Amino acid sequence: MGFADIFNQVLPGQNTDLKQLKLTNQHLVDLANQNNVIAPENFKRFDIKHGLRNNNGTGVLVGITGISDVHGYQLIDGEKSPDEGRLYYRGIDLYDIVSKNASSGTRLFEETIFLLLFGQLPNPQELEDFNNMIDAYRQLPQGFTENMILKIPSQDIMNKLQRSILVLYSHDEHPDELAVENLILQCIKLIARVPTIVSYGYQAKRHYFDRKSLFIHAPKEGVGTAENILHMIRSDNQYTETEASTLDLALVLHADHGGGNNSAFAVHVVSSSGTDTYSAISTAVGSLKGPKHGGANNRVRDMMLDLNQNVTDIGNADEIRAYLEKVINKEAYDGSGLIYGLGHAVYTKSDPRAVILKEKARQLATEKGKLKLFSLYENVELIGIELLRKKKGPGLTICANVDLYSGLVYQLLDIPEELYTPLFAVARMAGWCAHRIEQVMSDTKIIRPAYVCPHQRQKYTPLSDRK
Ligand SMILES: CC(=O)SCCNC(=O)CCNC(=O)[C@H](O)C(C)(C)COP(=O)(O)OP(=O)(O)OC[C@H]1O[C@@H](n2cnc3c(N)ncnc32)[C@H](O)[C@@H]1OP(=O)(O)O
Ligand SMILES: O=C([O-])CC(=O)C(=O)O
Repeated sequence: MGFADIFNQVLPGQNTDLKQLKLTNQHLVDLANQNNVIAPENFKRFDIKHGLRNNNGTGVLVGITGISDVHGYQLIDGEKSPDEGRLYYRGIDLYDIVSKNASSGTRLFEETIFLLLFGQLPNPQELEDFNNMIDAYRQLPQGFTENMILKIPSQDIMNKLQRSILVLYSHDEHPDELAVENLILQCIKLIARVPTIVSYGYQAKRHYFDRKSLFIHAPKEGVGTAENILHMIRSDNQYTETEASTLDLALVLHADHGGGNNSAFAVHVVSSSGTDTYSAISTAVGSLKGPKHGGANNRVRDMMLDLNQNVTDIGNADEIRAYLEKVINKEAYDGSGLIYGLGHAVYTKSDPRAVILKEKARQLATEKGKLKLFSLYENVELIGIELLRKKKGPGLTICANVDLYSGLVYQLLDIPEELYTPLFAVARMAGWCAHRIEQVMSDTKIIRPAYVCPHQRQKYTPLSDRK
């Protein structure tokens, strides 16, 4: 079989069975295995800061940001010493933001967006003007829902969102203009429209892939992002105050996480080339979708379902331990060896968002008589941490991350699982946009680290001389 035959077999591949694909392309798979795998010892040999981490496990310092600060450990004599996690938005402790907001109703998220974008809390007039501005931009451009969302539906709403953001470039009269007034407008429009795109993307998925009735509810004026999402995703538009305030809280908790997290860093890297806002923000969506980043909230849910099928009683700690041991040994769930929802690149003893979401989940589970489900998650947290410490050594201090309990909170609010990661994106739009504006306004140096090439040089062989 020639290369063209092989290649043609790949092209129509939409429904191609992966094993079959591998068999028919074995030659290419062999070549890829032979020439594309960097031997792990090379990272040590060339003193590579693998994953941009220093030898003591801390992140390599590559930038400055005033937007938020993630505290997960202390440095004592150059060594990483575990500490309780803290997250600060523009210097304000997240614990304070979520506990001292008595008058914000279900629009604390909008207040948080203002804080992240403009560096200070809005006064009442500023907040009212800002809320009005967001309300005015929630509608999608003329024809966008029909042409972009309904005509080309996707099983995956993150994929739909990423493509939609790129298409919004064509609806902008000044897409490449980098003046700050234009960046702000682009960002506010994106922040306002993404909840609508995600909600309609969900409705389209439900209709075209799950064969359910199609509901396209126009956004509601005078209410915030959380209420709008519940209004647009529910067939009957109905939601309770508790549901709206809990979703609002979840959006606040997910709004930003410093400059080094994979998606925000992607925004900094891509923006540093001088490209447009839509390119930079859609890149971040692609990053967040990954299961080691925001996509972990969906993997947690899947893993729990898989666990459920592999134990006789989800309340039995011994069975949970046996299942998680298999997960770590790559013998169960997705074979990655990862217990999703545990571990973090910065946090050690605790992730403040997981602490808050866990309590919220416990409260909702108690109200709804679902404490057994809550206990399953708590057992996965406690037993998973114990097993990972046993495997990696007691030097590893690890905790539940934001993605362990967020999905459970959404499940208890009757929010469908297809929306877990997209809701993370709705919230993180605030942070991405703030990082985009900060990067363009303060740093003109293109980000360009170095890679070493371990291969020996070789001569070009003319085609006629190749076997
Ligand atoms: C919004 C967010 O992005 S939060 C993170 C969401 N992601 C997940 O929940 C996926 C599961 N967790 C993980 O994969 C990791 O903990 C990450 C990607 C979040 C962080 O990874 P790292 O920065 O490499 O963490 P860290 O340096 O503390 O890891 C130490 C070791 O423990 C392993 N480890 C960490 N967490 C886990 C986990 N949940 N399951 C299995 N092994 C783990 C790492 O792979 C690493 O192993 P290695 O030394 O053999 O390479
Ligand atoms: O900071 C990170 O590495 C991951 C992240 O975005 C988060 O935890 O919210």
